[in-house]
Amino acid sequence: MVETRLIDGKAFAETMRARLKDEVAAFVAATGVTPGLAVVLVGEDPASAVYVRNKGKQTAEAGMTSIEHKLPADTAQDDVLALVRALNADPAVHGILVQLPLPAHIDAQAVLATIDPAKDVDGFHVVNAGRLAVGLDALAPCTPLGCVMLLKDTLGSLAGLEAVVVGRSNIVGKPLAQLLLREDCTVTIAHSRTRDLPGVCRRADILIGAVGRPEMIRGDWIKPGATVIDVGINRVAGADGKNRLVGDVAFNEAQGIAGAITPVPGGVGPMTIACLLANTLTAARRQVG
Ligand SMILES: Nc1nc2c(c(=O)[nH]1)N[C@@H](CN(C=O)c1ccc(C(=O)N[C@@H](CCC(=O)O)C(=O)O)cc1)CN2
Ligand SMILES: [Mg+2]
Repeated sequence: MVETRLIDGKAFAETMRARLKDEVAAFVAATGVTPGLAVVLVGEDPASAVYVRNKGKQTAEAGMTSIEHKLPADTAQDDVLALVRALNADPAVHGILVQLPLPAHIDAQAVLATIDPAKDVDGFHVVNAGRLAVGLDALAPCTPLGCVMLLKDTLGSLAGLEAVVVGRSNIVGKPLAQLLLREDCTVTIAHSRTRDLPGVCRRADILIGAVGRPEMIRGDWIKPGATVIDVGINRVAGADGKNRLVGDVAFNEAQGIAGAITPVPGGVGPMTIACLLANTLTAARRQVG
């Protein structure tokens, strides 16, 4: 039985946002330019609306300009593309983010491909994905960046550690694997078709759940002492009939086995927006510098 340490992403993100606020103030004083982040929301997905509201609020709190574009769910793809092109051309906008998921009639890849890679603060454009993969400076996706920051804060150097990422999405699994490679981890990406998934997970010094399946990763899949990062945010009905949030890892079962674990909520989630603010300042520095 090991004592499982809780990784407090909420507190880490708060500290990071306070530091960013000072860095933004110094940038504004030095350049006379206020970094601007434009967020595009298409449709009325309630969770997306909350994330967009929080992004706007935290952008303003950090001393940057928040520009929100809320479009109806039936907006034509061409109109979304036209808005993105206008934001690309707007010198007051240093970062552009299109909230995902988009309504089904819109080709998300076409929209992401239209964002100027220099303003792509989500790091989803193929130019940024490619730059990350070949080891060039890139705007990297926010959730994976947040995971690596929490890991380095918990473990120090990650070099030589065996990392297993469960999930192969473009927004978390694949870029996270690239970032962990940069830290000299030995990286495995596992997924729904992986043979003996529990056995693969048991090899991990660092185990990351990013599949979007509530509590799929069980306690006995975790190597004793491993550091567990739970990216899942799943809404499930509780015994009282109310919805509650759970991760991709069976949190209670991990107690006494994992060396450290992120909770859901309060783990990786808050890091996503803190890293978005950091990417926006980075993008502004590159455009203004
Ligand atoms: N364009 C993007 N779309 C989406 C991204 C993204 O990074 N870029 N990620 C997710 C949603 N997301 C930000 O957009 C996000 C998700 C969760 C949180 C967060 O703070 N979660 C809290 C719980 C909040 C809740 O009650 O739902 C936590 O984990 O503590 C922030 C941002 C998909 N779309
Ligand atoms: Mg689609």
